[in-house]
Amino acid sequence: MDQPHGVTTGAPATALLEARNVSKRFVKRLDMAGRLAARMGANLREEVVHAVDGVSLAIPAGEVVGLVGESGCGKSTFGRVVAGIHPATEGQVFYRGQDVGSMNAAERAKATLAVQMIFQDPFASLNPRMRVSEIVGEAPLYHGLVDRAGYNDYVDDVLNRVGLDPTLKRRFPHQFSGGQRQRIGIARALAVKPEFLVCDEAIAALDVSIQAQVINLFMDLREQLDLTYLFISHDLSVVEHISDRVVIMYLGRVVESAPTEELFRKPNHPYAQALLAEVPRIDERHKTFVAIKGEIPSPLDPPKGCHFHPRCPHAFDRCKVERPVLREIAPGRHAACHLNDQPSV
Ligand SMILES: Nc1ncnc2c1ncn2[C@@H]1O[C@H](COP(=O)(O)OP(=O)(O)OP(=O)(O)O)[C@@H](O)[C@H]1O
Repeated sequence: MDQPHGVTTGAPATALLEARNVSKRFVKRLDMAGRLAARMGANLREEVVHAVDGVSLAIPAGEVVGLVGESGCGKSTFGRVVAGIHPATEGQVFYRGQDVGSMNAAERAKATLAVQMIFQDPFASLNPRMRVSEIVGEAPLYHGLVDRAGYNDYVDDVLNRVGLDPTLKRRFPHQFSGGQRQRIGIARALAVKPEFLVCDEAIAALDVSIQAQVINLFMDLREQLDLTYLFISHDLSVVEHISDRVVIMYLGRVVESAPTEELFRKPNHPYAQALLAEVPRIDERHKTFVAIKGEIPSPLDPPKGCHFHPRCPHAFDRCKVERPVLREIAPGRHAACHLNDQPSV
């Protein structure tokens, strides 16, 4: 396994969920025609996508961590690894201090239920042939959280909690609006009594007016059920509004992690500065990323040294060859930038 790429952001000792030096690579295998062509001498090889590269992050119970970065930087992949959907290629995920990889089957089943994921497109993630009552009640019934006798009341309770009328539970997903479908997705996740929700662009597909309602629902549920969140979003105003801490990723790596207020006031990493400085302030309701100079390099062949150096206005020789490790730059703040070692900074 690689050496850790800097300290863990957050407080591992009290973490509900901790990723330790997690990497995820996808191998793009050659199809039949590619394999044949390669055998006949064509210069074709399997390609490796470095989606997540040595991320360490500890999230204590009750915290809301916003995870941001441009498209393709590995946010969803990281979320899927911590939610147990993708296995990590390297590194470990700890749940309540226990390595999920070394848990026995019963412990792992418990940890898997405790960490649930909410997806961007509720329609795609809901089985169109199942009624809402089955979508919500199937998993708790299977896992013994409720018996047949209590099933109906259980489903009604969960639907009430997310603001859906239980009398509609015999309907199918297509009979609901987008916002209602996302509430069904949230109900399905809540039905197995999770402690941790990974929300992956969970409001991005909704109308702006509905987004506010769903964000309020997430925050109410946090209070009522003591939930902890990893909130992946492109929308910086939402992240600023709901997160206690923001983690910024660039090409598979964490470049900065800081309490929200401090980060938005004074971002440290040049990538964070570029991302936040150009946030349009006119429409405060909907800040989103604007293009940063230069192309995002390919995760198939990321640049050496600091991944951001080809786009960084401050890059110097060291940045081209040496990976900056993530280290504490102030209490509770971490950044991975060689500039922080320069005397002038
Ligand atoms: N199953 C997969 N197989 C191959 N490559 C993948 C797979 N899933 C993700 N990737 C690649 O991994 C990289 C990171 O993707 P990921 O979806 O995690 O990024 P993201 O930051 O969530 O982007 P977005 O905001 O667009 O969803 C991308 O280059 C993507 O193409």
